[in-house]
Amino acid sequence: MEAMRIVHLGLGNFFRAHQAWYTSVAPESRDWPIAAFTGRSPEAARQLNAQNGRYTLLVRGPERDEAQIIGTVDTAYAANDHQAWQAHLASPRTALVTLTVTEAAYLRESGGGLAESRAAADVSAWLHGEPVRSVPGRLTAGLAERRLSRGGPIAIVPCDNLPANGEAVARVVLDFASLAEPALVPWIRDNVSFVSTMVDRITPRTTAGDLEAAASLTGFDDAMPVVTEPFTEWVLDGVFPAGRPGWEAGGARFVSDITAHEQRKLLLLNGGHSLLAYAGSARGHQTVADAVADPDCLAWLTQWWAEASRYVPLPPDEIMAYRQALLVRFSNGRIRHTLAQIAADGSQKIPIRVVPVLRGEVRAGRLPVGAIRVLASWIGHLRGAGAPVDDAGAALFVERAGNVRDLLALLAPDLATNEALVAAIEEATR
Ligand SMILES: NC(=O)c1ccc[n+]([C@@H]2O[C@H](COP(=O)([O-])OP(=O)(O)OC[C@H]3O[C@@H](n4cnc5c(N)ncnc54)[C@H](O)[C@@H]3O)[C@@H](O)[C@H]2O)c1
Ligand SMILES: O=P(O)(O)OC[C@@H](O)[C@@H](O)[C@H](O)[C@H](O)CO
Repeated sequence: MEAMRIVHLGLGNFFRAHQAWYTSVAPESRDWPIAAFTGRSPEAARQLNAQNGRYTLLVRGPERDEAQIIGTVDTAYAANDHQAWQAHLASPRTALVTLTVTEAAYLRESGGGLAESRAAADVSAWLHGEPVRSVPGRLTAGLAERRLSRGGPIAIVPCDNLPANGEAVARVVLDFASLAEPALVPWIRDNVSFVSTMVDRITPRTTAGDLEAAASLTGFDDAMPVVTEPFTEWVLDGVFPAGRPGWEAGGARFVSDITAHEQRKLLLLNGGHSLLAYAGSARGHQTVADAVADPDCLAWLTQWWAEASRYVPLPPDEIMAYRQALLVRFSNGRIRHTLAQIAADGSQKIPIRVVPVLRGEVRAGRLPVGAIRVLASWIGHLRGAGAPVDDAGAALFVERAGNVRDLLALLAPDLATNEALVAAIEEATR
């Protein structure tokens, strides 16, 4: 097995449009081959290896597509290739691990403790000498192997839409290790750098039409092209003890405080997306571009942005410029970003995209109409309106969706006793 410099977990579209692209434009990118593991199904690994790791990135502007062939993934592996995972994590050549495994893979309290119960089952698998499957379990197993082989320090770089995602992954890995192999904990503390990142590049699912568009531009009959928007952003906070590619060449920024970047993106972009996913799909819209073309949805988005902007610690003119640019990105009708895709896993997204604004406003003595509408639209979705519920962590929320107070007691117990808020959300669900 050839040595790699980067290991990725979660071989999906976003990784291929974002981290793999940044690596492809870095100087000496050939020195940074990637071993990419799927999160679950082996299919993406099989398809990508059949193309020697090469795939088409279709950068879709409002008027035309530009095709780039990306070749930074050296080898792809199926999720259950535990042996390859362990070998790559142990190798001293491996300098960093990137992750795109969805929000659900990190959160410990996920409306019923989904991630937590998965990790608990995994601790038991570990103690019985069986292969682990959860993200914390796989990372811990790889790090244990690295310690044994004296592979040296390493960076873990989560690229999912969570605030302080470096801290989130550190927490779940250290929790897992403290139950499965306590002797590993001090080694992790001394040798693993958990980098926090803000990632941004709207990357929808690929359609059959995209396959044709890619082939007609390149002549390469690609079974798995990725479509993405021209805009891209990556902000990172943390150290890379074993080095990293020069991602700055693609515009990545390295900062010492990521909070403002995260809040700007999570509340304005992702929070705006969630509003459109629930409120827009309930009005019969299919995509983000369709929803923002609806004057009512646009007015709701503007209202949400006005409230959410209070929690973005940046100068007002910068926030306004970001909002205007977002509207242009959302209106790109050639990107078919479906509301159903964004609506998925709301139980993991609403607590980080919407609840902080709701809570801040209520504490300031206000009843925020925009944030209330996002929450009410999600409740409507749980009751059956718009996009279907696709959320493994939502069972308890669906059960309680008929009663706003009960649902709030699960989502944000501190807010459930606020009579005026409960009444306003109830009213907004009608
Ligand atoms: N698509 C975007 O526009 C975008 C932009 C910014 C960030 N992201 C982040 O990237 C994530 C993936 O998005 P995508 O568009 O690549 O989706 P995708 O469906 O193409 O890929 C998702 C990947 O995550 C893996 N995965 C899912 N749940 C997992 C779990 N519990 N454990 C391990 N692996 C798991 C899947 O197997 C797959 O490899 C998002 O959830 C989000 O956090 C996406
Ligand atoms: O990818 P998710 O599931 O976390 O959320 C859906 C969208 O809000 C998200 O993918 C955005 O498109 C993305 O964060 C843009 O950078």
